[in-house]
Amino acid sequence: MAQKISLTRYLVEQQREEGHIPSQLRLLLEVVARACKSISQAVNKGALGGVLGSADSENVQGEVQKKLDIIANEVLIEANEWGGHLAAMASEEMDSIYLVPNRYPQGEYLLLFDPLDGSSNIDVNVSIGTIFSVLKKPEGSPGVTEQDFLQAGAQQVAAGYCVYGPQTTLVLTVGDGVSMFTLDREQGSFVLTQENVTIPADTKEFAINMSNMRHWDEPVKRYIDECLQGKEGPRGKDFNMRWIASMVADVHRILTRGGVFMYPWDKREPNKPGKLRLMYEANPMSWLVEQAGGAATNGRQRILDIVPGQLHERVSVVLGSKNEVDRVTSYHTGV
Ligand SMILES: O=P(O)(O)OC[C@H]1O[C@](O)(COP(=O)(O)O)[C@@H](O)[C@@H]1O
Ligand SMILES: [Mg+2]
Ligand SMILES: [Mg+2]
Repeated sequence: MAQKISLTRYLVEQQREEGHIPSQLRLLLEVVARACKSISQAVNKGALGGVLGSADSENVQGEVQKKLDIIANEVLIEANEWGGHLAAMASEEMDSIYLVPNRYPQGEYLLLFDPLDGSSNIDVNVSIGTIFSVLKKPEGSPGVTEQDFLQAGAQQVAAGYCVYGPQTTLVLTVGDGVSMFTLDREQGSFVLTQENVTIPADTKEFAINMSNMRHWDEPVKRYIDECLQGKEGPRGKDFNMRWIASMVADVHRILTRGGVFMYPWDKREPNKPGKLRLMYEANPMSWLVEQAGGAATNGRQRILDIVPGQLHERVSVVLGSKNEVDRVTSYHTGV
């Protein structure tokens, strides 16, 4: 039987043999994986662990928090703050950045996360996940400020997510392709189950919340309309549709079998660039998708090139199979 490669061993080899990651980054990723393992355990207990339902609070974006949003946020902070590899953290669930307390050693990385993605699916036992992104603190800056976080996604040094579904799967890139690790509950460790994940350039599957159709912009309407016409339409093939309403699970499907995922700008709140968060959702997912051969734009521009103006910035998202993303983008830009 082929030897199982644990996440720890994989990361050590990335550090030692490939020279891709410094030891502090390796340690950081191991801690994030450990935190995901414990969030996975909480998710698994569900009603038995008292983790379902809403908390009596709202986050900075005015969204009602679920108990698990708060639990996952705390797990990630507590696991990471004392290890010495981080300078600060930022989360979808916190108003501003979280500085590593002075009593702990200070590191050089910045960790950003959506602790629990797909909150509306928690109580109905549908896949949810944790999304994370790692940046380097800019050199020469003394302390840490929010400004230090405002780096384009292209600056990420690691990105990934952990999906809590029928299996718990951690998906990671450090800029050298995408690897997947499945949680072996008996061993208590993540085991490498796929390397060099590749998204096919073409697809017959799209993911979008169709209930928003009447609010979309013309280029999105055109693209979906052409898909819906199927074999008889300009695309000459039938399309399938999926919408899980957990970005993490929708992107996992796309990394597994291809497809295009869209959460476009719409007319309901014209001043908001989109629903999804640039730094906690779009950037890490876009880097993973690009590393797997796919593409990610906001309809006009590569997402990884956007320089954020604020921590909780939102963005329009089109990502997945390259030829479809290029098509949607060309419908917006006219080229
Ligand atoms: O209900 P909608 O508008 O289709 O929203 C689904 C989208 O909202 C999100 O759930 C937002 O994530 P959070 O649960 O972290 O707020 C995305 O994962 C998903 O793509
Ligand atoms: Mg989310
Ligand atoms: Mg969330």
